[in-house]
Amino acid sequence: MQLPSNPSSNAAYQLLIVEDEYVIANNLKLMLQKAGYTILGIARSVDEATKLIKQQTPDMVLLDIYLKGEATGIDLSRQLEDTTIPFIFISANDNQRVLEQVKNTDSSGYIVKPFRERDILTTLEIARYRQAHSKEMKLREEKVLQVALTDALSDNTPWADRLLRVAQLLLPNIPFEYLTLGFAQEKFRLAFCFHRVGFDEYETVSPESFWKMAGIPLEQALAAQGDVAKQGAGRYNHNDFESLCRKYRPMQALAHTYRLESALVLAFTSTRMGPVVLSFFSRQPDTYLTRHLNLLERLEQPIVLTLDRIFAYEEVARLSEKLQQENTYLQEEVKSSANFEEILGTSQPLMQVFNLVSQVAPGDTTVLLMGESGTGKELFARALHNLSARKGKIMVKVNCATLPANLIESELFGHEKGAFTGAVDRRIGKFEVAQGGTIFLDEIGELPLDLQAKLLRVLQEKEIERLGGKTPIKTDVRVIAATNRELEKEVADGRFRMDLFFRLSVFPILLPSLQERRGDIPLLATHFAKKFARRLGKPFPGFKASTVEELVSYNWPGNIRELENLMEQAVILNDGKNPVALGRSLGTHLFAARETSLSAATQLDVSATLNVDRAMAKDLPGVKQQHQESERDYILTILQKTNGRIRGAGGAAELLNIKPSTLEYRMERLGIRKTLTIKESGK
Ligand SMILES: Nc1ncnc2c1ncn2[C@@H]1O[C@H](COP(=O)(O)OP(=O)(O)OP(=O)(O)O)[C@@H](O)[C@H]1O
Repeated sequence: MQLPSNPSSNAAYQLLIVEDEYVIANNLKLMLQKAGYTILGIARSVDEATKLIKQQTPDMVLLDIYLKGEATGIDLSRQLEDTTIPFIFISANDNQRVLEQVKNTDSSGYIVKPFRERDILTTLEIARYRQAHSKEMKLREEKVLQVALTDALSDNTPWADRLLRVAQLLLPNIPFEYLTLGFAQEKFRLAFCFHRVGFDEYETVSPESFWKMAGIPLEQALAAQGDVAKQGAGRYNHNDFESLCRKYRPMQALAHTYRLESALVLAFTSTRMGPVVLSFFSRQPDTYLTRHLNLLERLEQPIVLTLDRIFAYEEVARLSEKLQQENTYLQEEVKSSANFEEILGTSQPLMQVFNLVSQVAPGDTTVLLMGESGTGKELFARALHNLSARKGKIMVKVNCATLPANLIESELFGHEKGAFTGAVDRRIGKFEVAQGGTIFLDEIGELPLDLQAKLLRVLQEKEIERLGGKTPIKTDVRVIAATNRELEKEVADGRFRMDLFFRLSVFPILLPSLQERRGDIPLLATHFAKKFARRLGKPFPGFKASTVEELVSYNWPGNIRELENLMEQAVILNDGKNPVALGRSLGTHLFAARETSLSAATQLDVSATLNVDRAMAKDLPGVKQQHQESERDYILTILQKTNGRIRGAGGAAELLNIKPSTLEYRMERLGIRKTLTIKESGK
C-alpha cells in the first residue's frame, strides 16, 4: 500500500477539526499544518461545525465525540454520512456504549486520546487512501453482493430459504432486527418476515399468523404496507418513524411487538410480480442512513431483473405442468364426449332441471347436484360449465370416492417437493389446474371429515395451500359438487360438516331418477341403441314393440347408465336385420321380478288382494297409457309377491327401491287400490 505522504500533495487536502478542548484542537491543527494539510477551521460544537461545512465542504473531518452543547460527534457523523463527507473519530471515550455507537457509523478511523503525531498522520493517510479507492472498492463489493443475491434468489430451494439467504447477505450492508419482504400480485402473494434473534440467527415469521395474532385483518396490513411503499423509498428514523406508526396501525403493532424504532423501506415494481416491498426495521431510533438507501436503490435493478427472470421461468414451468395435466383431462373429455345437446329428454321433471341449470349456469354460484347414481350428474355438471363464461377454460373432475384417502389432499391442492415421503417433485393440485375454470367434485359425500374442513376453507377464502407449502395461492375456480347420498342425513349422522353442506348447497339441483321420467325411456333407449350400432358398424332396425314396453315398465335402479349398458348388450346381440329385442339372458337380468307373470298372478290366492280400477286406466291416451299399464302391471306383480305388503323389510317399496309413500302415490295414480277381502278381480 502506498500512502500519499508527500506534504506538498497534502496542501490541497482540506480538514475540519471538531473538538471542544482548545489545547487539543490547536495542537492537532499545528501537527497537521506541519504535515502540509490545509485546516478549514476548528468547531467546538455540532452547530459551529454545521455552519462551517455549509461555507466550505471539507475533504475530511476529525471529530471528537463529546462536544460543547447537546449534540454529539455521533449526531454530526449522521449528517456527514448523509452528505458523504468522510470523518475520523478522535475521542477519549472508549467505553463499550460509545464504541457500539461508533460501530454503527461509517467512520474512516478511530483515534484514542491522548494520541501521538504518528498515529494521527498514519490514520489520516490510510483514510485518504481508502477514500480514494473506496468508490472502486464499493463498486467491486457491490458487484460481489449482486452476484451473491442473484445466486441466492435463483437457488432451487423454497422461497423462505432463498429470501432468508438474501436477508443474510444484506445484513452486513444494512443493519436490521426485523425484515419483511413481500410481493403482491392478484393471484399470487408471497411474503416473509425475518426476525433476527442472534448474530446470524433468524426466526421466520409468517405474516399471516403475525397479523392474525395482532388482531389486524391481513388485507388492512397489506394495504398499509402498500401505502408506505407508494410513498417511495424512504428511511424513517426518530420522529419520522413515530409518525409512520401513528398513521398506520399495522406498522404500530409491528413496532410495538418487536420494539422497533426505525425503518428503511424500498419499493419497486417487477414486471411479473407487480410491487415488491422490502422493509428493514431496527431497534435503534437512528439506524438508517442515506448510504443505506443509496445502496438499496443501486441494488434495485439487479434484484428486479433476477426476480423477473425467476418468475418468468416458474410461470413457464407451472404453465407447462398445467398444460400437461389439462391435456390429460381434455383427452378424457374427448373420450366421454359429453355435450349439453346430448342431454336427452322431454319429460316434465327434466324440463324443470333444464330451467334451473340455465338460471344458475352463467354466474359463479356453487352448485350441488343431487340424484341417484347414473342420473346424469356429471353430464349436467358439464352443461353448467359449458353454459358459463368459463366455457373456454377447463373443467376438472375429481372423484372423491375413488381417490385413496392419503392422496386426496395432495390431489386437490398439490404438494411441494419433500412435503411427504414420496413427494420427489413439486406437483400442482386439481384446484390449480382448474384455475379460471370449474372443478367438479363428484361423490362429495365420500370426502373424509378432515378434508371437508380444508375444502371449506378453500371455498371461504378462495385460496389454497399446497401440502408443505408456506404461502397461500389465490384461486379463481367455480365449484360444482355432486352426490348420490342424502347429504342432510350425512350431516345429521355427523359424517358431513354442516357448514360445508350449507356452503355447497347454495343452489341445489335434484336430478330425477329414470323411473320418475319414464316418458323419456323410448327416446333414450333409441339414442343409445343407435349410438352403439353406429360404433359397431351395424344398422339399427328399431325395437320390437314389446321390448319398448318392457323397458318402460322396468324400475331402473341403475338409472340411465343401466339403460345405456343394457342397450349396448342388446345391440351386440342383435343381427342388424330383426328389430332389437332383449335377449333371454338380458331379459332375465332386467325382468327377474317379472318371472311371476301376470297371468300366473291371476291364479294366486292371496289374503290381501288387489283391485285394479280399469276405468281409470282407460282414460289414459295412447303410448302413455301403454307405459302406465306396464308400470301398473309391474307394481301389481311385486305387490302380489309381497302379499300386498308395501312397507318394511321385504315389502314392495323395498323391492322396488323406492320410498313407501312414493309407491302409495304411484298406486293411487295408476288406479291400484288395496282391498282386504276381495280376491283379484277384473282379470
Ligand atoms: N339425459 C341424458 N341424456 C343422455 N344421456 C344421459 C342423460 N343422463 C345421463 N346420461 C348418460 O348416462 C350415463 C350416466 O350419467 P352420469 O355419469 O352423468 O351419471 P351420474 O349421476 O354422474 O352417475 P354417478 O353418480 O354414478 O357418478 C352417462 O353415460 C351419461 O352420458
